[in-house]
Amino acid sequence: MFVPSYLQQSSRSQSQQSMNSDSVAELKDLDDLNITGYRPLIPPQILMEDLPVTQKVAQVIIKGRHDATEIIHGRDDRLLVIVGPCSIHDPKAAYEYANLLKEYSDSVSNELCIIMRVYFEKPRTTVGWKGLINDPSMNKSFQINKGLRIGREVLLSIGKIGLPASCEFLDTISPQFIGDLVSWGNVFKKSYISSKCAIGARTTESQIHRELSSGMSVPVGFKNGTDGNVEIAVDAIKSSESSHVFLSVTKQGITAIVETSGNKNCHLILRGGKKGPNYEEKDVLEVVEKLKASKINPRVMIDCSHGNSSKKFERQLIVAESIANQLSNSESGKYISGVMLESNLVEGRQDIPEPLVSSKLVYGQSVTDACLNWDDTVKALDMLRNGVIARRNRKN
Ligand SMILES: O=C[C@H](O)[C@H](O)COP(=O)(O)O
Ligand SMILES: C=C(OP(=O)(O)O)C(=O)O
Repeated sequence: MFVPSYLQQSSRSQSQQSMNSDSVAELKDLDDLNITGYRPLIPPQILMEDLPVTQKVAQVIIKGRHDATEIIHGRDDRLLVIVGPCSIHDPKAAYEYANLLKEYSDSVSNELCIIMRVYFEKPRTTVGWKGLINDPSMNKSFQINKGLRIGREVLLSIGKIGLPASCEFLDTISPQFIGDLVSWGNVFKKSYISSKCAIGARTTESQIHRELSSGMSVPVGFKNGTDGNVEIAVDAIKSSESSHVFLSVTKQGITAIVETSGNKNCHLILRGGKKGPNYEEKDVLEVVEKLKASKINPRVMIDCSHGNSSKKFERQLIVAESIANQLSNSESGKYISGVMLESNLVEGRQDIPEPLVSSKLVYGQSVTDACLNWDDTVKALDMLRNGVIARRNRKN
C-alpha cells in the first residue's frame, strides 16, 4: 500500500505535528504516481500550417459531408458506404486502395456515395496496437507526433484523389490535428479532414465522446455496444444533439473550456454484438421503432463486419446480400441509409511481427480485423448498388 512520506514519521507525535503544521505536501507523494513520463506534443495549429488543406481538397471534404448529411436525413436516396481497411498502417497501400476505390466510386455514384474508411485509432478489447497515430512505427516507440503527421498526410493524399474520408475518433484531442480536413457548413471556421466519423462500440456510452461529437463538424455514427445494446447509441445521439460545455484543447494546444452547439447529424450503426448479429429486417424495424419513439433520426447504417460477421470477414458478403434484399423488398429497406465494410487489397489479416520486420508484412493486408479483398468488395458493392436501384424502382 502506498504511504505518503508525511505519514511515514517515526513517532505518532511527529506525524501529528506534521499534519497540524499544515505545511505544503510533496507533490511527488500525491500526484503522477503511475506516470512514467511526459513528452511534448506538437500543437495542432503547427501541423495544420505545415500540411494545409487546399481549396480543391476542401471541396471534396465538403461535398462528402454534404452528401452524407443528405443521405442520413433521407433527402438523398443513395446508400452511404463507408468502406476501406480496418486500420491504416501503410500509407502506400492506403493510397493504392484509395485509387481503386475512387475509380469504382465514380462508376456507381448515382446509387452509392462512397467514403473511404481511413481509421488511424483502434480501440482494443484489452491491449494491442492502437493504430497509426499512437504507434506509427508499430514497434512500441509511440511516436505520436509522427503518427499525427502521417495521418494528416494520408488524409490529404486521399482528398487529392477526390475521395472523401471517414475516421473513428477515439481520442478526444486527436480530432484537433486531423479534424480540420473535415467540413461542411462552417467549413473554414471549424474543422474540415474527414467527411464522416464513427464513435465505436466501446465508446458510444462514454460521456466525453458524446461531448466531442456534439462539437464535430461532420455527421457522426454511433454504434451499438459490444454486448448488442442499442439503447446506448440512442442515448448517445440524444446527448450529442445537445449543446455541451467540457474540457479540451484549442488548435494552439492550450487547454480550454469548450462550448458546443450540438450536432444534428448523428445516426445509429447496427454492428451486431455478443448476443449475435442485428442486421436482419426484424432488427432494423425494432431499432427504427426505438428511434422514432425517441424522436430522433430513424435511418440507420449497418456494419457488415464486427458482431454482424462474427469477425469472419467473408460473412460480410452474406450481410451485404441481406441488406441488398431488404433494400429491394422489405419495409426495413426504407430505413437503411448506410453500410460499412472492412476491405483491403488483400483479404484476411496478419499479426504484427515482434520485433517488427517490415519485409515480413504482407503488403495490403490488415494488421487489425480481417478484411475482404478488393474483388469481393466490388461484389458486395455491386449487390448493394442493385438494391438501391430496386428500392428506387419500388418507389416509382
Ligand atoms: O475493428 C477493430 C477491432 O474489432 C477492435 O479494435 C477490437 O479489436 P480487438 O478485440 O482485437 O482488441
Ligand atoms: C472498432 C471498430 O468497430 P467496433 O467499434 O464496432 O468494434 C471499427 O469499426 O473499426
